Amino acid sequence: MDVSSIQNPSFIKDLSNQELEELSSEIRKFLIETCSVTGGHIGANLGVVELTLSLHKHFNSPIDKIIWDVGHQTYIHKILTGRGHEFNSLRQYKGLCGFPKTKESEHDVWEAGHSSTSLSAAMGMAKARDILGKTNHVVPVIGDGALTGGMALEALNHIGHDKTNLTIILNDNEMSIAPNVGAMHNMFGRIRTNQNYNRFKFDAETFMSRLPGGDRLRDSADKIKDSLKYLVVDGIFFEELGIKYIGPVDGHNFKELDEAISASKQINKPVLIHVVTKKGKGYKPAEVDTVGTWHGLGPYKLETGEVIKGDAEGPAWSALMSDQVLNYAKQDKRVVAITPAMPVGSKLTKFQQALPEQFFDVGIAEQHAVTMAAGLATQGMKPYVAIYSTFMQRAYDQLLHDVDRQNLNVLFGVDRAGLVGADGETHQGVFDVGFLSQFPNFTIMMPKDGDEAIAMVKTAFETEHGPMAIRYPRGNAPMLNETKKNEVLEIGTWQYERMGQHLSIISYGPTVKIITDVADELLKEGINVNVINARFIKPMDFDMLHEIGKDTNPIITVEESMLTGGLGSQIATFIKDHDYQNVMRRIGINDEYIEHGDVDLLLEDIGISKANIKSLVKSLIR
Ligand SMILES: Cc1ncc(C[n+]2csc(CCOP(=O)(O)OP(=O)(O)O)c2C)c(N)n1
Ligand SMILES: CC(=O)[C@@H](O)[C@H](O)COP(=O)(O)O
Ligand SMILES: [Mg+2]
Repeated sequence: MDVSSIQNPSFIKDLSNQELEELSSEIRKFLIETCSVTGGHIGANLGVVELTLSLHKHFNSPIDKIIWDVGHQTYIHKILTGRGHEFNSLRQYKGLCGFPKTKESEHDVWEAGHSSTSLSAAMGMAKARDILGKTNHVVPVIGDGALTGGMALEALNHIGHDKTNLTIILNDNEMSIAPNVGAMHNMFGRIRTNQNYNRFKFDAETFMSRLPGGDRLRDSADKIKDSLKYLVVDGIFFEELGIKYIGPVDGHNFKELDEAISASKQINKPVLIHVVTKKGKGYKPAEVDTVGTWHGLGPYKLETGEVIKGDAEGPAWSALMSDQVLNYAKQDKRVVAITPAMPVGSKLTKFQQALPEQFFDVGIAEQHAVTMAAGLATQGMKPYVAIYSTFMQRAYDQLLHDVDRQNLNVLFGVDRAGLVGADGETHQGVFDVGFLSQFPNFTIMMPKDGDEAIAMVKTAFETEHGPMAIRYPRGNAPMLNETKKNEVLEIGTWQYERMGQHLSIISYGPTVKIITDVADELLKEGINVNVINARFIKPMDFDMLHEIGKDTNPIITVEESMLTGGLGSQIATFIKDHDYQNVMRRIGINDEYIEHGDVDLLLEDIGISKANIKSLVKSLIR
């Protein structure tokens, strides 16, 4: 079967389990091939082929609502709902999104990208169903990693109490991106190894549910089951919360999935089906990955699974930052590193191995990570929280209420700052400048290159300056050798990269290099501009701002961030507040979300291109 020609999932309902197995193989082959060219979250998808087919067999999407947590594992769902023919554009500019998108299909009933939202969304949809007198099923599919997120636990607490009819699918592959962590993860391990008890429990429930007038028998079975669970397993969390537990079920076995889903449909209460799957199933390099490389990656060689490396020079920004912090941690045990489930992306595995006592992977728990860091700081520790800009959004109040308000010495490595590319809208790191700038005590920096990043880490560890954020982008750090790595930077000072007299262009981070290139090209045409590296986004360099305010020449600001609340807006406010007369133009992201695609193309769309900046300069000085 040509899986890219599938129009909708209705045909699955008539397939035998053997036919479903054949279809699974074809889908896997298709995914492994297409993702070898486009890249993507291949590991997670290979693990849910049978599960996705079973869900579409037993439920009537989109009337029944299948809600995918995170949404990175929806490739099979996309194929079954008529999008297979678009897979060569997966995660590319103007192509198919790597996450659910309501505008792509009516079957994508919930958009995500950030984790642990599915249960709350499901509760909302189920309540709407009940209030409106509808009868559809609501089926959130949540991974064992996503279940470590606070939101998911808040929702479970509500669902169990409210007894709302939901079919929760727990996809337990023992992996978050890296191996999963936490006490719940350990509990699932115990449940998995107590297969006999669970098999008995599942069979008994299915059996009882099929008996006519079996209420009394069911009650007795519940009692036997309840006493057994304390004998065999040390407490079944979900049942105690009021959520019926079915499992564990082999998530690659259609018969077991059939039985479990059918049984769940007999129960008019919240049910959780614990499905055990293998991440990367069916592709050897992904199956044997114990690190998390195959969770999501770029193109790879199909035959060997060898990852195709880009031609970028310099160390990965994340590695450069984590290694610097590790150097300090080796000399000072007060330096500790915290990651909310991103040791792989934030390149902290070296730190984890070198100093396990000073390293904390707290699971997908950004709020906890930030407040835990605040707690550490109150005791004189020097916590470093490596956190993606986009996921930092989850911890807005903790940053404000716990860290900033108490002016605590916590260093944040704000990873993936700026546009991230293929992950798109849900993951662009473009809001942190706006919200962190509002916090009175925060210092926000962004290095233009790797050397400046090293000096910034030094500045953070060698000054006691309250909360600090060093932003750095996805990708590799150029080492321009223009900053002394041993320098402690003076807080709130900017630097002239080029001196001119016609106009000032102010930027921060690697965008500074684009501006200096523009300035060099303009110089050949006799146009002489200031280029200012605003390496401290906050506090700004007020002396320099007065200088350029007084010279009255036009000012252009360029930033890979939202314009609202961005540096440009703050400079404009400063100029206005001081009655300076400079004409100002701001380049950055207007009031919109930026979709997925190649970063250079996206930058061009928002006006961060040499050509656009050059023509703006010319239009302002002529
Ligand atoms: C709030 C938030 N923090 C971190 C992430 C990054 N992230 C994406 S998928 C993932 C692991 C999810 O594990 P799990 O739910 O078990 O899904 P699996 O990939 O194992 O199928 C993480 C940490 C995220 N998407 N959202
Ligand atoms: C789905 C998700 O949130 C992560 O898997 C994310 O895609 C990781 O991004 P990086 O590839 O930038 O680490
Ligand atoms: Mg998982």
